[in-house]
This record gives sequence, structure tokens and C-alpha cells, in this order.
Amino acid sequence: METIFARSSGSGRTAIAVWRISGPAAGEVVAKLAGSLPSARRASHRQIRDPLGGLLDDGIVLWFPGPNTATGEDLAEFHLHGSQAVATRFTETLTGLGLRPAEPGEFTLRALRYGRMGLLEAEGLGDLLDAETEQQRQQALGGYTGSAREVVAGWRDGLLAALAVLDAAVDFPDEEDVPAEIASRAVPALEKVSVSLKQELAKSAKGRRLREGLTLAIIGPPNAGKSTLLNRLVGEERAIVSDIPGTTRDVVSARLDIAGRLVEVLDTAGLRDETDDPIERAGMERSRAARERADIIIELSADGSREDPRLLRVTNKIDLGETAPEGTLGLSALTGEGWDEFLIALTGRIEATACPALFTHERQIALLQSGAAALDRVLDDPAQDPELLAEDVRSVIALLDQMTGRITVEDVLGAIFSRFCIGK
Ligand SMILES: Nc1nc2c(ncn2[C@@H]2O[C@H](COP(=O)(O)OP(=O)(O)OP(=O)(O)O)[C@@H](O)[C@H]2O)c(=O)[nH]1
Ligand SMILES: [K+]
Ligand SMILES: [Mg+2]
Repeated sequence: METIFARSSGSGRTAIAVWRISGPAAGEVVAKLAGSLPSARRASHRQIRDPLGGLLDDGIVLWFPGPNTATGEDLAEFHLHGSQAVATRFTETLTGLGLRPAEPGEFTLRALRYGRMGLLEAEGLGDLLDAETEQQRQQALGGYTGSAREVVAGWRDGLLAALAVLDAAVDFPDEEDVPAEIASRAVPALEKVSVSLKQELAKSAKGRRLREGLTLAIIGPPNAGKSTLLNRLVGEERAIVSDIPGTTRDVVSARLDIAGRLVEVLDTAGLRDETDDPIERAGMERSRAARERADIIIELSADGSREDPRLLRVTNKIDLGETAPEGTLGLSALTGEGWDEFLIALTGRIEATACPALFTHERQIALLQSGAAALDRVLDDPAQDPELLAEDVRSVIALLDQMTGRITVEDVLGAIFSRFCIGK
């Protein structure tokens, strides 16, 4: 096993840079650079010297002997000054000692391989590192600290109990109806798991929107005030506003934190039935594409004719005496009249569209869907051959084991860890 190193504390010029070293040579490297191996798990102030005795920096060294460490291996940290020159010299020194720069997420991958962490926790950790908003942080921490794993473990226990019953039915001498009668006793446990699993699955889409961020498109005819509304939401003049219809051509986007959710707001070209201008037509095509992929649509000057659960209908320019028809919110994006009510409605919509869930990754959702389908096969006909029932239940257990990483599928690891930062 190679010994790896990385700067874990971000790049650029910083006061302090934290470096991590993991692998069998970690102790030897620490002893060489810090003069001797410091006491375990204690911060020690040392002069750091290269192997030829030249002073490299003055800093803090931490020595964590394995296997009780974050990676499960011998691990060390160096807290050095965060300049480019120190970084270059330290990197050269470590490389000269035979160490290799870590790949993104490689420390966590090692933790996984040594059983220090499960796959769900690793995915939660990745989400935590990516989190930009408060709700994203909370959802990610749930995964990282094991909430998702505990739920899966509960399902697994239920399935194992059901499997024991089914296996007893299989082993039973082939008497009329008796095996089926025994097998039926597995049904309540299976139903319980099935219901719980489907409940979690039902939350996944909203949890995924919370994790990835949701898209809010502002749609409406030219000059409805779409760009004015975007600018008010963002709090700055992001998009050009003018009294010329067709001002916005490209989609103008802004990322906002609303109620702890990451929201990408899209201001779009005004939609009208006819135009001879090919550029305006191209802009309208982009508007339609934005509307297509939006999770929530603010429609200005809505005529109320279209039915779409994503719509939030707004009548703008109420300062000009416009009255808001039934089912629309009255607003002046220019003066701010009606703004509080609008924001309350919008926030409510956002909160209902992106909510915390335990399983939000495509990988997890696909495994849950397969599991739910297999359980349906069992519960649709619990009187079938107990051997077949047992086989389906075993397949669900295997899916759950893939979920937690108890069964490791190599190709998912690459996908999970490549999105990590270096040094984690
Ligand atoms: N009185 C009043 N004028 C507004 C309001 N909102 C926008 N306007 C004006 O309406 C005109 C068009 O506003 P924009 O924000 O450019 O409208 P838009 O929907 O983005 O227009 P396009 O990009 O051309 O489709 C500008 O002159 C704005 O100042 C409002 O609430 N009240
Ligand atoms: K305009
Ligand atoms: Mg505009």
C-alpha cells in the first residue's frame, strides 16, 4: 500500500496549511521530518527539516498510529505556514521520500476499505463538503453521521427475520399447504419493510432537489417585469431592464439561498406568439427549455388558463392600478408593493418542493426501487413456492448491502470519490 499525502486545507496563500499523510510510511516520514516521532494524538510544536537537515518550516505535528484513525492506517498531520514556497518545498520533500499525492477522496476511500466508514456515510460526507446552504448541511450530516445506515440496518433485520421463516417453510417436509401456511407468517415483517422503504423512496425526489438545488424559472410575455423581479430577488441589477419588449434574450441566472435551499433563478426572454426577429425566437426557445426543466415557475401576467402544479401565478405592476385576478398574487416588482406576501408564497413553495430525505443519490434511489419491486413480487403472491420467496428476499438484502457498502461494487466507488476534493 502506498503512502499518500495532500494539503487538506484549501489552496492559495493561507496563514496555516494542514497536510495529511496516510499509509505505512507515515510514522517514518514524521520521525524524519520532525526529528522524532511525537506522542500519539497530541499536537507537538516542531521544527520541520528536510532529510538533508535543511530547515523547511516551523509548525505543528500530529501523529495518529493506526488502525484507530480516520483512514484506518497510520496517519499524520502537519500544520505548516500556507505559502506557495512552503507548499512546493514540502511537496518535493514528501515526493522525494517516496510518497504520492492523493487522488480526490482517497483518504475517505481508504477509510471505507478499512471499514472505518460505510458507503452511505461517505456519500453524506461528500454532500457535506458540497453543502452551500443550511438545509443542505443538515441533510448531509444525517447521511454522514449514520441516520441512513441505521434505517437500512432496520430493514435488513426485518428481512432477515422474514427469511428465517421462509427458510423454515422450505425445509418443511412437503405436506399439503403447510409450507405456504408457514411462509405466510413472514408477510407482516415484509410488509413493514416494504411500507417503510416506499416512504423513504417517496421523499427522495424532494431530498434530491434539496441536495442539488432547485430551479425557479420566471416566465411571461415581453415587458411583464421578469427581469425587474429577478433583480429584486437578487438584490442587485443582475439583468438589463428596459421598456423595450424583447430586452432579455439569453437566460440570465442567479444562485440564491432561500429558506436554506439552494435556488437557481432563471430570468427568461419574454414569450409572445409571433416575432420576425430570429434572435428573439432563439431566446424564446431557451425560455421554453428553462420552463421545461424548472421545479417552480413564476408566471407573470398569467392568464390562468394553463394547469401546471409548478406554477406560481403573479400579476405584476399593481402600482399601475392592475388588479390581480383570482388565483394570482398581486405584486409590483418595481415598487415592492405586495413583496412580503409574494415572498411568503414563494418560500412556502420552495420548502414544499425541496425537503430533507435520507436517500437522495441516484445510486441509492435505483437500489431502493429494485428492492421495492422485489418486495412487491413477494407480497403480491405470498402463497407461491417459499423457495422463490426466499430468493427474492435475499436479493433485497443484497441490494441493501450494496447500498451500505457491505457488498462493494468497485465501479460505484470511482463515481462516488471522484467528486470529492483532494485531501479528504
Ligand atoms: N410600473 C411598473 N413598471 C414595472 C414593473 N415591473 C417592471 N416594470 C417596468 O416594465 C418595463 C419592462 O420591465 P422588464 O423587467 O425589462 O420586463 P421583462 O419582462 O424582463 O421584459 P423582456 O425581457 O423584454 O421580456 C420596464 O420599464 C420596467 O421598469 C412594476 O411592477 N410596475
Ligand atoms: K423589457
Ligand atoms: Mg427581461
